[in-house]
Amino acid sequence: MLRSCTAALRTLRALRGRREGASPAARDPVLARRWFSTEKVIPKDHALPNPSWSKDLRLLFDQFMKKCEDGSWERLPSYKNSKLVKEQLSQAQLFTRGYEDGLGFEYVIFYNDDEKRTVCLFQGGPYLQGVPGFLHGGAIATMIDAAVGMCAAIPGGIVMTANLNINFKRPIPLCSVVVINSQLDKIEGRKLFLSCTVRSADEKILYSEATGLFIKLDPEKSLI
Ligand SMILES: CCCCCCCC/C=C\CCCCCCCC(=O)SCCNC(=O)CCNC(=O)[C@H](O)C(C)(C)COP(=O)(O)OP(=O)(O)OC[C@H]1O[C@@H](n2cnc3c(N)ncnc32)[C@H](O)[C@@H]1OP(=O)(O)O
Repeated sequence: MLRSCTAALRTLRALRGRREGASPAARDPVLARRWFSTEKVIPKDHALPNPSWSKDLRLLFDQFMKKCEDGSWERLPSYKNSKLVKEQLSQAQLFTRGYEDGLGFEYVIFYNDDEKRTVCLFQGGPYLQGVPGFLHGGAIATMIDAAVGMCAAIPGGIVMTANLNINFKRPIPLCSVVVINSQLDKIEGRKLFLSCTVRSADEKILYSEATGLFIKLDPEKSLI
């Protein structure tokens, strides 16, 4: 845990150092190639291990990758930009993927279609602090929303959160690994009812419980 926090803070210091001086593209040859080249850029899948991942997160990731071998579970890839956004919004980024590796939300979601449930492995970094040493409740809510939302979006298509009810039972230590188990309980027309638990990696501590209502968007209705 301490090591992953240290790695994240090292990234932070490196970024601070780079902030002064030349433009981002001038400082970063990879970025420059993307900006000035016409070649197709393959987006980075963020739901894969990076050096900021702790041993606990890697261990759980490997366990779930094993479960994927017989096809019962599938790892869901995750990108910063949604393919759904229009060209003029291409700078828009998914909230949970807007941080450098290790500083914010590090997570991967696995989906089991037979059981209509997801498991999200989540490590919250130093930028998500609330009470010193612990995750901010809003960051926990964000991660629950994203994990439960994904569990709704796979069967439901384009959904939005209408209601999210969370009981925060124990504080989550910063940079620790938690497991968010979400399941689809019921579908009524356009309404999808889901529930989830947030537990420690060893499953001994129940940190939070939540229920959510997601609504499948009506193509006939405007959002605004
Ligand atoms: C974002 C675009 C989607 C991209 C998807 C990409 C693919 C997947 C990728 C990634 C997966 C997920 C990762 C992201 C997860 C994060 C999701 C968010 O953060 S969403 C932002 C926060 N939420 C809002 O801002 C909603 C604001 N609310 C609304 O816009 C509307 O209220 C909406 C769309 C939710 C429903 O509006 P209506 O007009 O379509 O539907 P009506 O007729 O009002 O309700 C339908 C039924 O639901 C009940 N209902 C609606 N809201 C309710 C509520 N709060 N409590 C109880 N029932 C409610 C109603 O009573 C009605 O029930 P009866 O059919 O009559 O039985």
